[in-house]
Amino acid sequence: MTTQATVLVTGASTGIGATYAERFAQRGHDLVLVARDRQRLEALAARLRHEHRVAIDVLPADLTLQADLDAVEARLRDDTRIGILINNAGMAQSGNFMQQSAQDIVRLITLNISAVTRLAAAIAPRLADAGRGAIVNIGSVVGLAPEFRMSIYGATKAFVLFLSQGLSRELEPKGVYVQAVLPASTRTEIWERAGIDINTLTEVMEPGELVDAALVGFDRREPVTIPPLHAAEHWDALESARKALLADLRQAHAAERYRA
Ligand SMILES: NC(=O)C1=CN([C@@H]2O[C@H](COP(=O)(O)OP(=O)(O)OC[C@H]3O[C@@H](n4cnc5c(N)ncnc54)[C@H](OP(=O)(O)O)[C@@H]3O)[C@@H](O)[C@H]2O)C=CC1
Ligand SMILES: N[C@@H](C=O)C(=O)O
Repeated sequence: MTTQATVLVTGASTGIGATYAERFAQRGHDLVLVARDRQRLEALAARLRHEHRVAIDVLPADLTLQADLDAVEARLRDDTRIGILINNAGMAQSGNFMQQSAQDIVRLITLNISAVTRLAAAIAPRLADAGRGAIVNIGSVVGLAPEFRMSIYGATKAFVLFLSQGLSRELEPKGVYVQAVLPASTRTEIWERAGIDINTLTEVMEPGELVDAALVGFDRREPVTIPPLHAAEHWDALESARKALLADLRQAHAAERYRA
């Protein structure tokens, strides 16, 4: 039994989530693993229990289904051992906006926005009351890039970034750390699941390197961690420009350029 916080990881059956599970097990944390594929979760749990002697619960759930999401929310709300949420489960899209069916749109938004938000909302009050804990939301650089023409997926990831920055301002004073992690192309199944050939990508990061970098940001309590961004000053400049824009708003009258 560890004295460290238990970590609940969504999307833990493969890819970035499975890597987070391994890294936190290596750090001695007990785990709760959430995804739809029970068999893959059980196999990962068995290996990590054996290798790292930590307690691991498997909680199969389809986060697009109300009853399953309710169950994971309840676990986050009621299990006081859980002090870290890795809000990772997500899916991507292929094709342009007009090629997305209504079902595609609902599934993308339900998993990438509704589930992420509801799980954060489930754990946040308890962490704030305790004055400690962390919520890690996995966004994407695509959320900064309308040029990529993954308009709905990118919009869901822009939402995750904004949500994380807002929660960081609301919860950091209460002792709760909120981190947005923005990967770029990373070698996981998300591409095949979205019907995209990963071999068409020019550069791809391995999930181990991605998560190790994200955990450096986590350990530094960095609010926004962008492992593939080598020139950090670009993010700093973007944030400065955003704040300058806000400071320059004069809401009483329209700008001169808009006056007839
Ligand atoms: N790979 C990349 O290039 C990038 C990924 N990201 C983000 O990283 C996160 C992880 O993605 P990644 O590891 O690459 O993708 P994978 O497709 O490899 O893994 C996705 C994980 O989410 C789970 N999942 C998918 N749908 C559901 C669902 N309906 N309910 C519950 N769990 C579900 C899958 O498990 P199961 O099928 O068992 O349910 C799996 O464990 C996502 O949020 C993604 O947007 C961001 C930028 C780049
Ligand atoms: N998941 C990837 C796109 O499909 C990404 O976010 O880069």
